[in-house]
Amino acid sequence: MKKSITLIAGSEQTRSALVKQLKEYLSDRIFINSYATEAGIDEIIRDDLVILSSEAVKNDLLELKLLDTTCEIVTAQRTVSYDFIDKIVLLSPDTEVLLVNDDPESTYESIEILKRIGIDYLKYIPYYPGIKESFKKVNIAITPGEVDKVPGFVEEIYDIGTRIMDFTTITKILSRLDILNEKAGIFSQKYLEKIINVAKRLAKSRNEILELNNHLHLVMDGLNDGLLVYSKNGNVSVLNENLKKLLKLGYRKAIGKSVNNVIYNKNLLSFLMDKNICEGKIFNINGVEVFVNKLYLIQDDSVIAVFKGVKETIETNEKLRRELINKGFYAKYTFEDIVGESESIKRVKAIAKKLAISGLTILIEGESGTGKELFASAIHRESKIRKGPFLAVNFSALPDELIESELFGYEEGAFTGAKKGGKAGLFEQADGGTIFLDEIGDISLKVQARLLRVLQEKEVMRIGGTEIKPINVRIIAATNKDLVKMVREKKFREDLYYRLKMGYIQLPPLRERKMDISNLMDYFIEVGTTEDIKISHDAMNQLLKYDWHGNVRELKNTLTYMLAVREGKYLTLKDIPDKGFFHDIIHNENNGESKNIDIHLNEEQIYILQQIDIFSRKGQIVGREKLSEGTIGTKYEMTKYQMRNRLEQLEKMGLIIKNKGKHGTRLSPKGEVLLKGLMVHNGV
Ligand SMILES: Nc1ncnc2c1ncn2[C@@H]1O[C@H](COP(=O)(O)OP(=O)(O)OP(=O)(O)O)[C@@H](O)[C@H]1O
Repeated sequence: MKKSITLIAGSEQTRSALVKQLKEYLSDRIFINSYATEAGIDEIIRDDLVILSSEAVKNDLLELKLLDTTCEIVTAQRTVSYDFIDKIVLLSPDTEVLLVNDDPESTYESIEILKRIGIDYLKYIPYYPGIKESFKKVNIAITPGEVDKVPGFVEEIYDIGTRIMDFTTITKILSRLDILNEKAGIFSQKYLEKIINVAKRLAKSRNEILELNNHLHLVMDGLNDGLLVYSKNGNVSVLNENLKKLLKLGYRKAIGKSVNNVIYNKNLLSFLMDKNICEGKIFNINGVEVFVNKLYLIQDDSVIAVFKGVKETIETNEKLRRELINKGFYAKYTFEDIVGESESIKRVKAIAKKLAISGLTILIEGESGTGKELFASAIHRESKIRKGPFLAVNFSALPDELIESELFGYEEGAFTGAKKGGKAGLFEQADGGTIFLDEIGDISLKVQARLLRVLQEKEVMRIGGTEIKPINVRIIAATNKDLVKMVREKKFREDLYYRLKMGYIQLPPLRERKMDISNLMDYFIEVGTTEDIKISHDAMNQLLKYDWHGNVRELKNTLTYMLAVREGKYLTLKDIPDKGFFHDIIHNENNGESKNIDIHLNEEQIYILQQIDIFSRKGQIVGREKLSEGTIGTKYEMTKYQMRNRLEQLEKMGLIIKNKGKHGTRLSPKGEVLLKGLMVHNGV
């Protein structure tokens, strides 16, 4: 026999939605009657099964005595329809929305349902016709099919459709009609289908969003400008690649962080966070001058900061830097790269920083390897002309004629071999920057005179030229020689000495600040290897015993050696090089003989000294015959008579001791010191 059921809803809209839902699960064998109370009911409702859309409808019917309570009655539990759920799940967390329904109960119930099914991250504001309480006027509304009740100020309406009967209600109905078993399969399949469809739609929208996002990023990264978007409390939501480069953020995450975690420039920070500043400004960010503009997005209370032309500026800067690096015109080190916690180095650093800003000409004195070049570079980087070039010239490496032409340049035809069109000297090239004159004690009196002119007049004239060019170059000079002694001996011009020594820095030798050794070792390990290498106590104690006459450079060389020969992750005693490696041992053996032997040898003389050294070490007797034989086939080939002359010269210089007979010729202590020094300097 055909069964019959009756469904009663409050409104016509709900009635039709629930009938539609029932028809999905019930076959034609079941006849469905339906009513809406708003249209009025004039007969007592009785049927095989009566379904009421809500408790409110039930109460109405009972009050009007229109319900036969002896029949089977199911009062529906309602939920939101999955068909519309994806519309709202993409709203961002904390979005304020008006939840609009026809009366207070159904409004609060809808909010509860949405929260229960997981959409609990929105800020719901209840709204229904005739609401008495005050409510916030936001421009988004969600309504379960009550679009006509949404107030006029709302701009975006999400209609999630009339609430339908939930899973348990449908099961109850099927069971009361005795068709649950028969319909269970199709029922769960339909439910699943709906959920899968929602998931599919969500995945599609997610993909679309991701695509859009990628596209947006491409556009943002392709811009010439740097872009930063942040909320009024400083939370970053967009920071494009250009800006990342400018801020040197590397792989650090910026999105979601606070602005002050990505921008350290205090002026820029206060510019960004101060609502009262509207006009754009120029900032110097990591050495790059950039114009920054702000735009307020009133809609979502956030700010867009545009860093104008960043990409182009960074590219030009990088190109310039590359060119400078290629030419060696770039100051590599800053004060941060100068390691040392000893009082003496800290004091020198503090003075150097002050002198850096002063713009004065500076003379740096210090033994070889104490970091004179390092300081010169750091001073330049700290100075007001840090953006200008930094040129380092080492006089000890250049012959006198070359020094002149390199420093001051020359005009075409100034001398044989002079380039066509002439050449700008280093002073001209360093214009607007710093020139570092290393080993200033090595320049001839002639070059000293020319240099003095540059210092006094602040202008240069090329060799063979007539035109005088004004130049604006800061000079930092360095020496490991005793310039005062040289002035006394008339080897260095007194006027030049005082011109150079406007600012003065004396670098302490490493043996006077041994507490820095450990920090320096750690630093060199850190920059020298990516591995986690430690140094044993014994080894460190041993290293602290040395006098380090080659200073930091010698320490660095020693560490490089130890890293090369080490076996594990520990540098140990056995990794420390043999005595011969160290400068100080030579000094000790030499009984404190002059710390700098001022002798210049040619290649041939050095070769002879080396040969004598090699033979003596093997315990062989060295004479002029043996030495001349040894030169056969080398570029120093010479007869024994020629060799005798050379040996006589070396003897006069006090570098060898010539003995007759079984002792033969050997190096003097001075010769040994000189040779070892040369070998250490050449990295042998
Ligand atoms: N305090 C320091 N911290 C880190 N590295 C240092 C320090 N001092 C010196 N060095 C390193 O030691 C080496 C020698 O330094 P630098 O060339 O500046 O010495 P120098 O006094 O100019 O030597 P020379 O007189 O022989 O030219 C460099 O590799 C430098 O980087």
